[in-house]
Amino acid sequence: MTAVLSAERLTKQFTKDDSAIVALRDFALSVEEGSFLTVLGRSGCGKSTMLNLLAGLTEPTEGTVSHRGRKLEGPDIDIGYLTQSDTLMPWRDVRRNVEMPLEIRGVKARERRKTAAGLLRRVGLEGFEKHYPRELSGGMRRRASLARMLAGTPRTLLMDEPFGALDAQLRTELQEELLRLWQGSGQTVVFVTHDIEEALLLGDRIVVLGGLGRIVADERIDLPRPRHVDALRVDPEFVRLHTAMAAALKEGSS
Ligand SMILES: Nc1ncnc2c1ncn2[C@@H]1O[C@H](COP(=O)(O)OP(=O)(O)OP(=O)(O)O)[C@@H](O)[C@H]1O
Repeated sequence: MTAVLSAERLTKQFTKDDSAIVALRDFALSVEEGSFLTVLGRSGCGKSTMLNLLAGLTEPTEGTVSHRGRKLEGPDIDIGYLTQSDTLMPWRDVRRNVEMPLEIRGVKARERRKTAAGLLRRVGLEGFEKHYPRELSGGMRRRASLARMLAGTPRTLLMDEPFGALDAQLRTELQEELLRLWQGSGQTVVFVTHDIEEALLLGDRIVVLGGLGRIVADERIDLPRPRHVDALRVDPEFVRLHTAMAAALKEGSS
């Protein structure tokens, strides 16, 4: 296995009103190149803290993160991060937000426009190119952020509950679109979710976090692709994994 992203002995401690809050303790993870890893965990177990560290956005109190064999010292253009909070630039319209990573890479205007138009179509935002973020719904802003992250074609994608706020139909469409874009791309994905079904539908490995980022389950998902929810729900392997992950989540929170 070639690990593209790895965390060793990661601890993150915050200080609030003179008291220490440990969000993650002695966390270790190794993510295989080209794989789709889903991370499941209850609210507050340290998932966003973990992603912030893997993205190089925050510094660990102890331990190291390595990306493509190099110690991560800060944000890296090869790591795309879709955070839970809205990071679209309010003064740029949707198209220019999506074009931003291409601008940073020095891509010519015509090429940028073409790539942005294609991605906006894929996330269902065709016709909204000239809208500003304040003129979009929360779900639309989420999709614009997704298109912007994909525009940069980062080799590693970190996603923090990207589809949580979307309606069920849109969620299914975007899950399928994400898989289409990922398959054959060679990109590595770390996808955080609360939803067991979503984790099993998307990933080829699932990790369940308990309190302080303790790994309580780590399993391969060997379900054939393409996966369809209706067929999966009656698949014995899916049912087994679903039951095991639900038990792991319960164990992790006790
Ligand atoms: N900047 C901060 N300062 C103080 N405490 C923090 C900070 N960021 C996170 N924490 C604490 O660390 C713990 C883990 O938070 P984190 O956001 O990583 O959880 P999470 O699993 O992503 O939760 P959710 O699923 O609700 O987003 C929580 O107890 C939280 O209060």
